[in-house]
Formats: sequence, structure tokens, C-alpha cells
Amino acid sequence: MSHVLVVNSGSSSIKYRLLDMVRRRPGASGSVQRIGEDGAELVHHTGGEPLTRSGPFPDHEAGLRAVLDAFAEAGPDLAQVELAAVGHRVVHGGARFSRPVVVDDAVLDTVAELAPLAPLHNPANLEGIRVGRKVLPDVPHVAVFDTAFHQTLPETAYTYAVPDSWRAEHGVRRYGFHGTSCAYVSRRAAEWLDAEPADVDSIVLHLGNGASATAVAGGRSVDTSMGMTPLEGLVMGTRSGDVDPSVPGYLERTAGLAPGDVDAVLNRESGLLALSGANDMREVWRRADAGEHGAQLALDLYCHRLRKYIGAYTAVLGRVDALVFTAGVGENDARIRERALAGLEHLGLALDPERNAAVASGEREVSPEGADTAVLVVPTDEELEIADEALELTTGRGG
Ligand SMILES: Nc1ncnc2c1ncn2[C@@H]1O[C@H](COP(=O)(O)OP(=O)(O)O)[C@@H](O)[C@H]1O
Ligand SMILES: CC(=O)OP(=O)(O)O
Ligand SMILES: [Mg+2]
Repeated sequence: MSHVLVVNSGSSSIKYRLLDMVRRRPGASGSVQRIGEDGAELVHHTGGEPLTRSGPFPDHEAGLRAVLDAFAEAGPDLAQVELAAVGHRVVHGGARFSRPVVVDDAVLDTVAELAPLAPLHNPANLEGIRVGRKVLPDVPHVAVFDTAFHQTLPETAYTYAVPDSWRAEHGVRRYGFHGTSCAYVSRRAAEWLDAEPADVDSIVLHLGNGASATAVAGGRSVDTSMGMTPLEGLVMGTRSGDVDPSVPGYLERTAGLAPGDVDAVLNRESGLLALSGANDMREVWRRADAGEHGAQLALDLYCHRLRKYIGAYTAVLGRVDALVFTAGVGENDARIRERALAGLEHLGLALDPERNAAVASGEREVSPEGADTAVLVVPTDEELEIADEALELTTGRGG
């Protein structure tokens, strides 16, 4: 039982990776993009020339069956690799799940009940699990939750100051997301510092399509910017992050917008997209460099919000051993890192301009030698973390 297949099912894509947990390397990986749309495509990497297949892939089931066909055709042969588990990323696990679980019908029902709290994510995650169990029925399927790592939040960090009935009857509280990534990169940061996770306090900035900041004290999440849903906090690709909670009600009363519409706009048509016309950070930079004011404002706001959360979490932690940048923007965008830390020298935060600007892909330190707070770039690996957790749950053996 040496392999784990990890499935990250999004609204219109399936990303997957088969991991050899003994040699700790990917046996194959790939994605099916634009499921249900024209131009749907599967790309399957095994090390050599990738296998590509064009759709149509009308739904996730067709997509996942095409993935199995790709394994059969280009290898590795799933029948031969002794699959210990299939690990699935599930974004919202509510207060029910503080650890990964083997999926059964009751788990599926709970994930479905939580779907309104992660409307961009849970419905697709659920679909991935349903289809996965159908096409690979003899393997345990494990759900690994983005929220689980944040179940250590203290009551003061997870409570909103709202009536008891909302909290008790409707589960209104902060849950936090990107926990699988945070768990992985904060542990790697401790290793980088040659210390035990229990002895390290860090701030993790996960800057991808969704973006979040998390304060990690001694390996445990103690505050995080995303809230009851993955909408609160930082400015994101299409999500607003923090806005005055009165804005939706105001727009419903004065602009005649329906409640669901406001929510959809804040999730799907806000953030960088609303300000600059693009949600991809590389495109936002292109527009800003061409002199577009909206894109310049988007970048300013993005970095201003980051600086506010860094300041807040420095106050929460008291001492910060490491500030960690991760995910697509955090790992690759030196200019965002520079702007996010500009003016924070008095907090012990500084960058070494050469280290920061160096084009590199692995784990690295971008602060000057001997800085009070080590500023690190740690590429996240949610799939490896999911595989480790799934393997541990199903065989009692970590990777
Ligand atoms: N070289 C780069 N420079 C700046 N931004 C980048 C770079 N590469 C990727 N990104 C940005 O990373 C974001 C996607 O991050 P990623 O972690 O892949 O997201 P997710 O896993 O949430 O889909 C996009 O905004 C993309 O523009
Ligand atoms: C929870 C979340 O925002 O995830 P992602 O960044 O993958 O959208
Ligand atoms: Mg991501």
C-alpha cells in the first residue's frame, strides 16, 4: 500500500497527483480543465512527453473517467500500484472535522450541508468525492479539510460579536481556510530554522487565487484572516476580502439587489478583478505597468491590506520568528513581497533586495542574514500534505 492518489476538484477543473509515498515522489500528475465547457482538456504528466486529450468532458464524472483512462494508457497502471487511499481536498469542514476522515455517506451529507458556506469550493469538492467513490470503489476515500488546522483558534479569535442564537443555532463563527497549506509551510519554516514547530511563531501569507494570512503560535493556528466563509480578509483575485458588513444590506435596500446577488458579486466579481479588470496577478501587473490607474490601485490595496494583517498578527503573536510567503503570488512575485513589507522595518521585517529578486523555485530566505524575523518563501504542497494525512489515517503510517 505505497501510493496515494490526491484529487483537488474545483468548480470547472480536477487537479490530481499520484504519489509514491515510499520514494516520496509523484508517480504522475495532471489536470482536467474547463469541465463542461468548450475546449475541455486533460493533460497527464508522467515524466516524459505529457499525454493530452481533448474533451468533451461534460461533467466531473466524465473528467475523472478520462483521468483513469490516461493512467491506463500512459501509466502508472493504477491496478498495479497498491493504492492505499484517495485523498480529497475539502474546503469547508465546519466545526465537525478537526482531522481528516474516511468518507462515508454521513460525511458526504455534512459536506453537502456546509456547501452554502464555501460556495466556490464545497460543491465541486463533493462532486469529486462522489465520482471518485464511484470509479474507485475499493479504495478508502479520505477527506482532508482546509478548516481543520484552524480548529485550534482560541475562542476570542473565532467568535464574532453577534447574538448567541446566531452562534449557537447557525454556526456563525470564524472557521479559517488554507489550513492544509498553512500546516505544511509552517512546519517547513520550522525545519528551515532548525527548530521544533512547537518553538516557532510565524505568520503565513498564502497568496493564491484565494488569499489568507494566519498567525501560527508554536505550530497551532491562533488567528486567521478568512472567516465563516473564504471571503473575509485579504483582497483576492475575485473576492473583496474585508468590507463593512452593512454594505450588502445597504445595496439590497437602495440598489434593489437581491441578497444572493450581492454575495455572488463579493465572491466572484470583486477583488483584483473589480478594480483592474483582471484576476490573474500577472495580468494586473501588465496593466499597472502600462499605466492603468485601476490596476495600480488594485496593487496598492492588495499590499496595504497585507501590511495591515502583518501588523495585526505581529501584535497577536508578540514575537515573530518567521514570515512565510506561499502560493502562486507569494512564491513568485518579488514586487508584491517588497511592497507588502515596505515600511515595516520597525517590526523587524526586512528584505534583502537581491535575495528577494532572485529567480528561484525552492524554499529560500529572502531577509538579510541574521534578521530578527526570517522572511521565507516556502512553496506550498497541499497535495503532499493531503497524501501524508490520508496515508496516516488509513494505514497508521505517515509519509
Ligand atoms: N510568476 C508569477 N508572478 C506573479 N503572480 C503569479 C506568478 N505565477 C502565478 N501567479 C499568480 O498566482 C495566482 C494563482 O495562485 P495559485 O496558488 O496557483 O492559486 P490556486 O491554487 O488558488 O488556484 C494567480 O493570481 C497568478 O497570477
Ligand atoms: C479556500 C480558498 O480560498 O481556496 P483557493 O485559494 O484554492 O480558492
Ligand atoms: Mg490554492
